[in-house]
Amino acid sequence: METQKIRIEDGVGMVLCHDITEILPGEKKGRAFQKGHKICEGDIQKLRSLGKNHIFVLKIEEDEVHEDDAGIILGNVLAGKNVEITPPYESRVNLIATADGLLKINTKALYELNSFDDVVASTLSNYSTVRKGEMVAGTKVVPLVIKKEIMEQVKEIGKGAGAIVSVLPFRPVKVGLIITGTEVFKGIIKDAFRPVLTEKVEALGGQVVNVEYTPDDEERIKEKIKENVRLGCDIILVSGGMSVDPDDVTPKAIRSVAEVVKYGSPVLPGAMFMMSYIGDVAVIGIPACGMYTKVTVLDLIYPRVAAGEIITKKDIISLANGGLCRKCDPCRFPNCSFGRG
Ligand SMILES: Nc1nc2c(c(=O)[nH]1)N[C@H]1C(S)=C(S)[C@@H](COP(=O)(O)OP(=O)(O)OC[C@H]3O[C@@H](n4cnc5c(N)ncnc54)[C@H](O)[C@@H]3O)O[C@H]1N2
Ligand code: MOO
Repeated sequence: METQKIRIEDGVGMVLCHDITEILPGEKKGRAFQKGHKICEGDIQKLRSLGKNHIFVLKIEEDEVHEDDAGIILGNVLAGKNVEITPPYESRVNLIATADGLLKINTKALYELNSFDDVVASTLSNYSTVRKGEMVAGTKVVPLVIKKEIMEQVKEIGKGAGAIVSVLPFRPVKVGLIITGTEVFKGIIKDAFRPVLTEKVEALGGQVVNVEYTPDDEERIKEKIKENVRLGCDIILVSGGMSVDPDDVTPKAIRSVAEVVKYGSPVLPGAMFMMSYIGDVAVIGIPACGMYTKVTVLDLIYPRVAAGEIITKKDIISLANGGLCRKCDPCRFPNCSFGRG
């Protein structure tokens, strides 16, 4: 990169290394050309009208890339499914979701890109729920020009990683609810779980197709889980009876028919949560906090299941960092640190 003073007519294709100000007395004083601007044929007349005969430019060498071109390369490397890029401004390119869904970040590749001194790529938290039109990531380079070789390495990382920033649309899942609790079953208390769970399912485009009530009876809970599988449910949510009282038989019932990924989650609230599968049907045991607390571990895991992710034990363990709810009043989730480790 070399700085030169040149005549403006020789400047086409070169990069301004200072702002050029336009002053119209009584009307405006502002920037007509910005530092970093690549001069095109059409700019020459305007520069003349501003009284410029010479300008300082950066000559882009053969082995260098202009910041805006580098921004576009970065944007394309980062953008995966359901993500589009904006035009560059001062090399900054934004990634915009083109669908509602779950933001999926290849964090390993993201950190690799950021390990180049002159490269910046930043995203919303992995597994955030995002809306169509929302900015999910931004990227830029630090200098006005950057070595081609670095951008080649950036492209290589992209090739190896596949998608780095993607949005997985929520599936139109069929959900079965099993509300356990003898006191609820007998009508001694009114069910408060069904409306809460139905709202969470419908908010992400799913549908509650079956609701069953059972007493705290292992055998009956087990039968209802199997029935929901037969009905073709993608997800079965089983509420209540998840703790340590003698009547809390839900974990045993789930364990008798499903493959348990993890009982107990490092999320507060949500400690007594259970994640399990019968084939590819997710069977999720939800402790009573899922009903009386605005957000719990369910709000971190359910969107991922709805987007088609298979939850592993490692996924649950990883929730520990950020798994503690601050219990703000009013609740600010998802605009807080809960689940954003
Ligand atoms: N000794 C211990 N006790 C508790 C522990 C513990 O570790 N040691 N953990 C606590 C945590 S954390 C949670 S969360 C709850 C888990 O509760 P359960 O899932 O076992 O819930 P239940 O015992 O069935 O019910 C608790 C409470 O909520 C009412 N309930 C349940 N379902 C409904 C419904 N569908 N509609 C309305 N109300 C419902 C139920 O009647 C009870 O009053 O355990 C802590 N205890
Ligand atoms: O599971 Mo309780 O599951 O932390 O409030």
